[in-house]
Amino acid sequence: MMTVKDFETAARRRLDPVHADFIAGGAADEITVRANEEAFRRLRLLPRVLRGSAERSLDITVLGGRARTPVLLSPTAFHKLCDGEGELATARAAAAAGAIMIVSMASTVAVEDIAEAIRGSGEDGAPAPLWFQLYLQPDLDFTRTLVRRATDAGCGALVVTVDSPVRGAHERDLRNGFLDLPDGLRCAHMAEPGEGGRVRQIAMSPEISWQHIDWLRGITSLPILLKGALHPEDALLAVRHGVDGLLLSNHGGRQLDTVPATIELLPEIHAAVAGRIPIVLDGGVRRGTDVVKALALGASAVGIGRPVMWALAEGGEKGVRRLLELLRDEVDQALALCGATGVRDLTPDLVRAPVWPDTAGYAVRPGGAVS
Ligand SMILES: Cc1cc2nc3c(=O)[nH]c(=O)nc-3n(C[C@H](O)[C@H](O)[C@H](O)COP(=O)(O)O)c2cc1C
Ligand SMILES: CC(C)CC(=O)C(=O)O
Repeated sequence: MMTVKDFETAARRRLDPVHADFIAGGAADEITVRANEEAFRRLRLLPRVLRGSAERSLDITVLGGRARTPVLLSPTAFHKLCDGEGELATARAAAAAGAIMIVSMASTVAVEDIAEAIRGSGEDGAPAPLWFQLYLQPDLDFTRTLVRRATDAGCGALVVTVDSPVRGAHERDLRNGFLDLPDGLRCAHMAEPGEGGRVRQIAMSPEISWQHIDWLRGITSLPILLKGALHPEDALLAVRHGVDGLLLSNHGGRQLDTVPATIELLPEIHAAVAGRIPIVLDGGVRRGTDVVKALALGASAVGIGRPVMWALAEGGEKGVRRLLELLRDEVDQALALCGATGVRDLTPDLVRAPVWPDTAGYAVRPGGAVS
């Protein structure tokens, strides 16, 4: 396994085709799924020379959480579709790499068990943090219980997904009849206590509003990241509502189709929040050069979704370890070739964007977004 693409190909061979489609698929025509990767490919890096160093630091600190790599694991549901150990295998691999893992609310292993699996496993006795992703549920008592569980398990932040007032149109799943988890698998956080207890559906609720964010702000002292706000006005509102960070994400193209690629939005969102809160970006990150482009344009870290599922399907914990290692190597090499001593040296002038709408030519002005 030399590249993320290798994992994608290998996973397709191993997975039930219905599950492979669930992972790879997006909403409707999957225009945004493709746009995420294409937008990274369109950007060009313009390196500096004669100012690098023998060792480069990939360490980051974001929202008080320290990590040994700027690549974190975005929340993805149902890891047991890919590997019998599910999220336990993923978490062990993330901890070994010093990568932040965001546990999905739709995880097939409970956050307490995930936290237990990596306790004391980091090099310095402390693995990189776990964060917990939340779909705010109209049943606020239930939501409060989930927040308490994540907090008690030691999660370092809450990632609130706000791009899902209703579910995206996953047409591959509809055609395949993939509407439920296979027998024996369940969303661990949605199950009532006790064997054979009721398992709730995750409610996608159009009535969730900024008032719910205020409510959440009032019941937790954990940092809150908003995942899925794309409009600069919403980024500003997030700051005003006391949100601590943004996960700039279009859900990997799985919610509203035809929204822009996240990397295209980054400069605008970065300008809007003006350094007041950190921005993590996900969507289409497949190469170390993608990571470097996002960091140069203002992200504090980047997330990967599908690649983790593919690596888990290909080789379980070992597969995810290898994935994180190869991305680390690619980032390190790109840093060296950009003349950077670490991620802190990455600045917008290292990125060139195509001149819109003439995508054949490349601007010689620094750092601009596609405008
Ligand atoms: C199979 C799958 C399951 C996902 N599950 C969740 C989830 O439970 N919660 C959530 O906020 N986002 C979820 N996402 C979106 C990811 O967090 C992330 O935004 C997206 O996958 C990033 O794009 P990438 O797959 O191109 O890296 C899921 C994505 C995939 C592919
Ligand atoms: C269980 C789903 C809501 C997980 C999800 O967010 C997704 O499949 O994109």
